[in-house]
Amino acid sequence: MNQPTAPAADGTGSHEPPLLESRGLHAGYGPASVLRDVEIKIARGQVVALLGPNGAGKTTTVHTLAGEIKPLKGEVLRNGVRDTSPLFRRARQGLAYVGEDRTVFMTLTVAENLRVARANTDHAFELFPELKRLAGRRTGLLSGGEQQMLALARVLGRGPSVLLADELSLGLAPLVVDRLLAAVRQAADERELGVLLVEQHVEKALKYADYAYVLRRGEVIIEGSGADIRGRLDEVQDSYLSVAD
Ligand SMILES: Nc1ncnc2c1ncn2[C@@H]1O[C@H](COP(=O)(O)OP(=O)(O)OP(=O)(O)O)[C@@H](O)[C@H]1O
Repeated sequence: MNQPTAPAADGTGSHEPPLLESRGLHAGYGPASVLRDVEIKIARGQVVALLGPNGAGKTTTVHTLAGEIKPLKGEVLRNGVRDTSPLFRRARQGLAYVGEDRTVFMTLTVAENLRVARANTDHAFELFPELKRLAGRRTGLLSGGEQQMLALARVLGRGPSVLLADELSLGLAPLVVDRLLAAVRQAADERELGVLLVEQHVEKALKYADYAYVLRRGEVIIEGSGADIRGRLDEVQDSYLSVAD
């Protein structure tokens, strides 16, 4: 569907720089790099899937884009400008992260959880109407899926410009996975959120993504529009096999 640059709002064909981008990125946990020359772009209103087998470097990519890991080589750019700031500063400037760990306070109610996160409750309930009827319920009594919806609602309710979502659907039922991904898609379409989606559910991720990258051993080996990659599923599945070769 979309290339990873946003079309100009005025439709003149000019382009704005991506919200978040890596260029020639090498990064890892010591002197040896896990990532090799990773180039990823996330544009306004775009859902970008980051796929690949275990150990391919997806989380390392997310942490480097978030500012938690410093690049060994290459750079991360926000809105076309090189960014070397740490995560807390990027977070203040609209970068949001959500992972499998479901950051919610179990003893607080749903509404209290949204309030302490300084999330806009109306906006959060717009994306997740099912949470509205649970507003007064203690979070510890919610299902795992509802807790993850709340974790995502806390983050999206703050109106970030970019969301890095690392396996937010891990261990959840297929219907819940669809629900979470649909909400992310809705935020991208209605709020111009740019999203990087690390997902183990390849076909589901491709259903919601505009663009996708497949990482293998720290390198992008396949990329293309969601529709393009959906048509190359065999190739993607092969990349998940024989990683140890
Ligand atoms: N804290 C760390 N210290 C050293 N090596 C690490 C660390 N975290 C990850 N690695 C290594 O970096 C490589 C990439 O890991 P990463 O977690 O980025 O992959 P991934 O694609 O997210 O995998 P998964 O799908 O299993 O979460 C792996 O070889 C992993 O063992």
